[in-house]
Amino acid sequence: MSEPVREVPAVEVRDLVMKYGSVTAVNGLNLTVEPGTVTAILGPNGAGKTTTIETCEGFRRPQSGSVRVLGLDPIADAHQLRPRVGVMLQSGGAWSGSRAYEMLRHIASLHAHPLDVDLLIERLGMQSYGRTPYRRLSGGQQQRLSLAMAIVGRPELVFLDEPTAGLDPQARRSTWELISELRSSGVTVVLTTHFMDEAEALADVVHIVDEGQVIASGTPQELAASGAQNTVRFTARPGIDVESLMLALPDDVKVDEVSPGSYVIAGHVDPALLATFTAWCATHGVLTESVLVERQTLEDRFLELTGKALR
Ligand SMILES: Nc1ncnc2c1ncn2[C@@H]1O[C@H](COP(=O)(O)OP(=O)(O)OP(=O)(O)O)[C@@H](O)[C@H]1O
Repeated sequence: MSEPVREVPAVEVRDLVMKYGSVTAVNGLNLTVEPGTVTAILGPNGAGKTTTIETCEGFRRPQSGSVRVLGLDPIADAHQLRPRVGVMLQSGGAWSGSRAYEMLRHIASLHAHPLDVDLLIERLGMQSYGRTPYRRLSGGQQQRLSLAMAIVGRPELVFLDEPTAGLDPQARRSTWELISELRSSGVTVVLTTHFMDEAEALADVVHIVDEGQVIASGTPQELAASGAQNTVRFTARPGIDVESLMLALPDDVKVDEVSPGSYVIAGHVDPALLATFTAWCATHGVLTESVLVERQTLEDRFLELTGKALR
């Protein structure tokens, strides 16, 4: 019997090390991006996200380790990769005197099957500044143009470095929609972001990067669920028998009276646990005044793993 053909990963980074003088920016980083997915690289400032992405884009040569993009070497095979990969840099990327329509038409002309420039400009709400020189655009407008430049060639894979940094909420939302559309049309998207909600809303897979390494990977839900336990906070009369309640609940669940009449149940919280809890209350004549189930978010997990806030 023949082996099933394994699809070439869109991006494969192995043991990447990158230094700037004595600063180690990337410290043995491993990352695989499956084709057709949206992958978010999430990390605090200085974690090594941009350096990693720039190495994948072929702007930096790996000092140690290896990088493959669509199965190719980003530097040696740059010529082959250029028409297949779109790149949105964190800043700039356009000539200061050029205008959005000009830039996009120029890039489109270099590709075999580009997107329709007028439609793209309209889709990104860029009509009002499509003929303004790049240097006179606001930061957010430049950002939109960079995104348009990354995708106008209809790439198989796009790298977006902080695609919504500095955008107003409406522009951010329409960028999200565009990224979802790219994914629906089969484009692989690799983005870096500081925004937890962005990773949660868009990404199939999130890699949390800290100090130059991937320290956790998974779907946003898996990452949130893999961390500290969830809690149920409730209030009731002070001094209820927490030992008895704990005996009724699964072994790994803890119950504390954190202040008189205020209780916390910590553990794996699921509907069965809540049912057992309320049944115990009924049997013991305990009337709860408020019950609040707190689920851990990706943000909680991130803080727990890195000890850092994102900004
Ligand atoms: N050109 C450079 N010269 C010297 N050090 C650099 C250079 N670029 C980045 N660094 C350092 O390398 C480390 C990683 O930087 P990098 O920009 O890759 O991180 P990042 O995760 O993208 O950060 P941010 O979220 O702030 O953009 C940081 O300590 C940074 O100061």
